[in-house]
Amino acid sequence: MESAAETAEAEKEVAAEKEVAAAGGGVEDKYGEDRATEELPVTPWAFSVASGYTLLRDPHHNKGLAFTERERDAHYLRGLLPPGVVSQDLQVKKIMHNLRQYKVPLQRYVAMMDLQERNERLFYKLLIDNVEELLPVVYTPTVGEACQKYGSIFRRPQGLYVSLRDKGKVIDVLRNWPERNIQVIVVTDGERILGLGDLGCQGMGIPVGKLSLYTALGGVRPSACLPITIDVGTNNEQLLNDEFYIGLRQRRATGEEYHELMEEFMDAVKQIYGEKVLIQFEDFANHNAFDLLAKYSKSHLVFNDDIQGTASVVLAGLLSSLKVVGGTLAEHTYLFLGAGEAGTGIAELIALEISKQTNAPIEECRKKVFLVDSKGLIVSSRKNSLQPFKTSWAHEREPVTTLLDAIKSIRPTVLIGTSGVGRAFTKEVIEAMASFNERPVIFSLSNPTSHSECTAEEAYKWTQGRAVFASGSPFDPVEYDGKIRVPGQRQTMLIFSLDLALVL
Ligand SMILES: NC(=O)C1=CN([C@@H]2O[C@H](COP(=O)(O)OP(=O)(O)OC[C@H]3O[C@@H](n4cnc5c(N)ncnc54)[C@H](OP(=O)(O)O)[C@@H]3O)[C@@H](O)[C@H]2O)C=CC1
Ligand SMILES: CC(=O)C(=O)O
Ligand SMILES: [Mg+2]
Repeated sequence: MESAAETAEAEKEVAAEKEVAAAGGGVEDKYGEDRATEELPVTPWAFSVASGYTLLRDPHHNKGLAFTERERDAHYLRGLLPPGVVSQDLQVKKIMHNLRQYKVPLQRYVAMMDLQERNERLFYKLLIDNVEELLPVVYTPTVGEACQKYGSIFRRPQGLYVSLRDKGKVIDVLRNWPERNIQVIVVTDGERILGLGDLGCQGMGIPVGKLSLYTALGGVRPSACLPITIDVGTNNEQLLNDEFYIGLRQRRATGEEYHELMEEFMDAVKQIYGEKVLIQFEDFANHNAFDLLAKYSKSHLVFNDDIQGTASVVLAGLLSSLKVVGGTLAEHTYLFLGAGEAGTGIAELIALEISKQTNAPIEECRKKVFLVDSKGLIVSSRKNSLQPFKTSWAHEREPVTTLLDAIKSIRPTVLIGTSGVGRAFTKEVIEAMASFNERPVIFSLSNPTSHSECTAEEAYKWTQGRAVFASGSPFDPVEYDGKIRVPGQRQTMLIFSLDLALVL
């Protein structure tokens, strides 16, 4: 029997350990995911409870050196760890120190992925505590390079791969995923990865990265998130000839073959995870993206981040910009370079909002918005050859082939880049915007950084510091004329976190 003094001593130890765990815990265990590491009775013979050696290799429950003395006893960890107990805060400090030693961004990415596969709690604590520094590592721009080199850096598989080979048994593939209580799926077919084009199966970095933002910024528990890549082949010759390529080595399936696989996948998702699972389409090429969204919004809870997420975040950015440049949404004129998912998605939401604010018919409101694609300004004389999602933007105007000429003829107050074409906002383009706007609004949204239509520095320098600038990938603050200007980042991740503040 324990004496009263021993009992009091044991209680003190439990309280102290709870304090250490709380202080170093960071991420609140709202969903009871941490239960394997709490003082619940552990049955070492039970198959489903990770303990001992297995627990240290279970990323969902592993805490590494942060396991307390009591946890080490309770979970058969004695001897499997060096004796030192290190708080989670100290673990974060050490890893940040190590990450900062890497000069190559991709090395940081690989180190972050290793951590996610080793100690998920620490990964999210690190990400949440150092969000500004680490977002460019787990997401754009570094994730773009990671996808390009995914075959070479691939260590442990992340997410779920559904390929053409699985036709007829997609449901069995989904059943192989260990979690059942899924709330969000981010799915890509890898055909338009950021502005980098077709990266086939290697696009997996995108759903994995986006879902880590769902958790870090939106608070969705990691086990409720499922990243999926649909592999229907790739038309990227370089990948097809790359010995390290990890996907199907064939050209992309199209038409019926493609849609049959998508249909089977969408049915299987609903069957296994129910009606309420959110399916986020990400980085599909526009010839599939609009159709998939239209088709499945009737039967599933779907969201296309590139069309809808971008539109919401950019509209929020524009509303914030108005506080600086003045006027209402309806009093501005908008010109886009790029008339795909992002461009037409944003354009439509601007028109809808103007219509809501002014009670004018949407067709009238669309006349405030102009789009340039790879063939020039979208005008009515091109109507017969336009893709369906562009036709409502075909205004009665003379054809114009270059962006500069479109700017001169339309005199927009807002210029938005959604073309995926790096440095398309040349000095002449930005100077033209600055020649008739006191505060030109310039959003250069294409990702990754190398595909941004201009840099923050260029936008400020070529407008003598007058531009109201935001980008898709982050840029460092710029000093111009003795003043520090902090560019905004218009990223759809802000939609997940519902943090729509524009930093000006
Ligand atoms: N910041 C953010 O949150 C987001 C950023 N993006 C970025 O936006 C970019 C575009 O994405 P998305 O809209 O989905 O892609 P799409 O492929 O759907 O659209 C690209 C558009 O750019 C046009 N384009 C291509 N080259 C040129 C050129 N040389 N001159 C003029 N127009 C050109 C295309 O013209 P055509 O139609 O004639 O082929 C097309 O209209 C990507 O870089 C992506 O990373 C996307 C979503 C969110
Ligand atoms: C941010 C994003 O979704 C994209 O660039 O595709
Ligand atoms: Mg995207």
